[in-house]
Amino acid sequence: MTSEDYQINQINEPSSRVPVLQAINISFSYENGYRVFQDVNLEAGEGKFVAIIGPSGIGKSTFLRILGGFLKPDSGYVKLMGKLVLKPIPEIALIHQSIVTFPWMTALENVMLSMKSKRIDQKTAEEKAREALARVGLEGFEDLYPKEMSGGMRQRVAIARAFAADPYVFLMDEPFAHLDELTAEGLRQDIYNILFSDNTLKSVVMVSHNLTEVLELADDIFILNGVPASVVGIVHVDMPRPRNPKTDEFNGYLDKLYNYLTPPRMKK
Ligand SMILES: Nc1ncnc2c1ncn2[C@@H]1O[C@H](COP(=O)(O)OP(=O)(O)OP(=O)(O)O)[C@@H](O)[C@H]1O
Repeated sequence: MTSEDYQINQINEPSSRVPVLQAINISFSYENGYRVFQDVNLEAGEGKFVAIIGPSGIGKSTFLRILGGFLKPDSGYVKLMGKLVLKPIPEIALIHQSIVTFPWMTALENVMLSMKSKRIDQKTAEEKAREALARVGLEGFEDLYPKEMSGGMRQRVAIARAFAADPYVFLMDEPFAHLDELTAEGLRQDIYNILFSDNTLKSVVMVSHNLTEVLELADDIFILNGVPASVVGIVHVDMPRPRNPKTDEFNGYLDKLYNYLTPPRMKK
């Protein structure tokens, strides 16, 4: 581990600032007894794009669901700005791997859906939805139905829908996985600016198996490995954006991530 990495145990040390999202000593087993995590710690600071990587099946999606309050850990807890997260809350938005838009609704109606449970009048809801669509680059496309949109546009609608609920944190599970490579590249180039274009969104946690994508986007990368999984490394990425994957520096980071991932580590 080099000076660019955090020491894993530093995450438990007292800090004067409260992190936006924090997972503390999370252990979790599925009902069938399969123990997925042992004492996992993760921290997402203000303005930070955090990525979680790890071998296939290690528990990345499961961890994101724990962070969002959708699954309850056996021990440990999740905190949003110092407060316990005990169930799904509007302040934490989960964007799924598969792009979820309702085919019978326009882009605008799909986004307005996220405000249905809030007591917002129709006019304000529509204004907010239009703003959210503009933020993701879909101004002028409000009346299109999903079948009239590309996969990339549909994913932008899903992101706009999450924005319209005014969350503090986005949890994104492989957000580019179901897009063709060109579309994924376009969205990848835009996403950082879309997410942090104003300071309403405080942190992003993304799960991905694509190490290049992770290095293009993330400030901090948490590497899960082992059975049960724990955090085997935290890499802080100190490269200006936009990042060029064709540089030696970028490749140096890639090598570092590969070293943490291979071979998958087994715990006794
Ligand atoms: N409902 C469930 N009951 C029991 N085991 C489960 C359940 N859901 C997932 N698992 C198991 O838990 C482990 C972690 O799954 P998870 O989907 O979180 O991994 P992942 O790292 O996101 O995988 P991938 O990279 O392939 O998407 C896997 O071994 C999976 O088979």
